[in-house]
Amino acid sequence: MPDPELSPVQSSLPVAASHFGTYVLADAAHARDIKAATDGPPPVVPSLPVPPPVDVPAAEVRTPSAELRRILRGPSGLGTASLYVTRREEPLPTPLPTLTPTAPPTEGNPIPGLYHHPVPEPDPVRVEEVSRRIKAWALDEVDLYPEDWEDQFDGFSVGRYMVACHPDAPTVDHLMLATRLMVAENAVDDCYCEDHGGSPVGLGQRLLLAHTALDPLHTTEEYQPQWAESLHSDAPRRAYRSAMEYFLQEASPSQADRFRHDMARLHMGYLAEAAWAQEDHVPEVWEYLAMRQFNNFRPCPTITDTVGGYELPADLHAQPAMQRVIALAGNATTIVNDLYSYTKELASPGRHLNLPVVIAEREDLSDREAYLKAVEVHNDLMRRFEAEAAALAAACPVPSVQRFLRGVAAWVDGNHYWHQTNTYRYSLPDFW
Ligand SMILES: CC(C)=CCC/C(C)=C(\C)COP(=O)(O)OP(=O)(O)O
Ligand SMILES: [Mg+2]
Repeated sequence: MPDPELSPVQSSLPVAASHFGTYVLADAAHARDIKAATDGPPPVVPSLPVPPPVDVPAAEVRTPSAELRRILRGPSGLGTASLYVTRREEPLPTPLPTLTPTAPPTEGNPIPGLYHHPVPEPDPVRVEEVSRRIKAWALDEVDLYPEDWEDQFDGFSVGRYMVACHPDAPTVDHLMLATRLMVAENAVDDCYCEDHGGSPVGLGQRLLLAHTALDPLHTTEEYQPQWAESLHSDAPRRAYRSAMEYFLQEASPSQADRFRHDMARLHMGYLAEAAWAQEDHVPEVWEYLAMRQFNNFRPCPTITDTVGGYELPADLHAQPAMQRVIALAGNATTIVNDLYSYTKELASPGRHLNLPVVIAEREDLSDREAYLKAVEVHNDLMRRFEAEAAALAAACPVPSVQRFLRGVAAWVDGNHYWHQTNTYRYSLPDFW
């Protein structure tokens, strides 16, 4: 059994979850096949310390339903044995290597009082290679940005982001799947919704047509070519189309469909945000949180299995307990963005909604009080995420479930790391 004391701390799912997760991540590390050119120190594999106390009411920690137990057993009865042949191989336990991060620490301070887990510095060899490849893709394959946006592209540090969020990716090719999608998603947000020519006006049609780069149009011979041509007509669509094409080479049909569903959720969230912006309307806090559950990082952690080179089966992904864990994780990661991007958004033209701004307005609090309350909302979401993930991990000892939960937790931690250290993009308010 691997010794959790020996490996770097990254997250804190409680012990039941951690042991299963440690086994399967160790297997991934063992099985990885990194090309010689990108070989460096092995990827950092999260281990798990003893968890902090969790204050979620016991009634909210769910137990597996009869339906979940049925799915875990799998199909049974005459003639079903052959069904198992098509299952993807599940990760098996092997010893966990001891890893030593070699990159120098980066700058940036965490928000005081924000509940988070520090991560080891992402492998600098991988960061460099992903950064090199993503720039080549952006420039040579999808013609993503004009020359004068180069500083912003570099300042986004997407290579560091994705290496931090996917410590169990077996190869740089796998990391590139996530990196291209992350860049494409941000291109759509910047160019359609926000500060690079975006506007709420006409957003619905732009998003819908871009969505067909992920979820293709099936139409008649007459109209098909015009649609195919449209996918090359602007940078967001070129980026979505190409990133999805790569993703489909690795993802199973149900992983691809999961991703499309999450992207449809995201686009719906953009539309609600745009509708409020158009009317300069400040929603109730709960309404804002509902919008932000859709305008959310969710499509990023939910590809953790594809990026890790394994599959969480669709019927386990669809379980209500798993859906709740995913939603809580997505919400915590997205409120992290609201907190770290607060000063950037205050400085942008017009009123940009984020959780502190909405709390201040709707609950008649000072900017500082509202910000500190938003930190508490984040912390509550994080603790709920961890409690529910731990309960699910304990209830569902299936390697792919354990590994997926660990992958989501690693994404949450890596996302915090990136926001904290991206001082090109974000700075903290002076509230302490
Ligand atoms: C990568 C991805 C799926 C992003 C979707 C939604 C999104 C852009 C965020 C959750 C980030 O929020 P925001 O638009 O506020 O980003 P910045 O604060 O401008 O970094
Ligand atoms: Mg923001």
